[in-house]
Amino acid sequence: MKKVIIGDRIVKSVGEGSDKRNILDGVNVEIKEGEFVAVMGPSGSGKSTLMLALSGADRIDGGKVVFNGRDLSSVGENELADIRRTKIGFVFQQPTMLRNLNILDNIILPSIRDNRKNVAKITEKARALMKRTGIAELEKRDITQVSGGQLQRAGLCRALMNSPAIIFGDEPTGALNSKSAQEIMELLGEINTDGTAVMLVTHDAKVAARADRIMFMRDGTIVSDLKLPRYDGTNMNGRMEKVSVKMREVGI
Ligand SMILES: Nc1ncnc2c1ncn2[C@@H]1O[C@H](COP(=O)(O)OP(=O)(O)OP(=O)(O)O)[C@@H](O)[C@H]1O
Repeated sequence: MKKVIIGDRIVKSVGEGSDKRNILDGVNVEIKEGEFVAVMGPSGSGKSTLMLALSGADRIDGGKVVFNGRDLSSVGENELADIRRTKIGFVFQQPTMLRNLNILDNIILPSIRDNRKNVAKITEKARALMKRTGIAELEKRDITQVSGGQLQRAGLCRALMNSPAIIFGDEPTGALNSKSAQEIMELLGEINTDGTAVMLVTHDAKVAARADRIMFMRDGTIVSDLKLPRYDGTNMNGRMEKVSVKMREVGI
């Protein structure tokens, strides 16, 4: 299967002189088209840093990241920003949205910035996504007038506006109650089934258990990899048990 992202001996360092240290220390990663990958590891092990490196949001200090066949280190700032805007979706624990815009306008804003001519088409797509994620009736609401789960759905709509090849999520369910978290995971699962690769950073075994593969990090390296059968809606308890056993094994 085609690879969406290849990370080859990625090094990211911080600090200067004798304080310099590698927070990513030669990480190798491959994410295939349509794959669902989770990243787990203790706090400070480098999960978010890895996500930022793979998504081209952060420059790396060694190795390379290849996205859809393009080596990101050879890509200029403008093209890199373009790839991030049009090929990659992000969802974070708390979606950053503008307070003076309603939900619909927040969803369409990044796409309109790129393409002012097609506002009608962009709005149509946003409405279709809002319908799909169950927030169609909230388009005129202010971002302070919706629940955390509804706001996260809006964040998901915004991430999907450009039909990205991959969605990166950093604890996307971390601030939600368990029902909303489950609903967001179901939506991410559907999006993945439709062919979008998903990479989630999470501390939650239940979230990770939905993945095809879990990478376990420690001190800036991947120390273990757990493959699970493709999720078909069954045996969640068995999957979670496998994740928990592995977490204990790698000391999380
Ligand atoms: N800009 C920076 N300058 C210095 N140190 C940094 C910087 N960014 C991250 N770090 C350090 O790099 C390490 C990895 O951070 P990172 O946020 O990737 O960890 P994480 O596994 O995502 O943690 P958490 O689970 O707590 O979110 C940590 O020790 C962190 O303090």
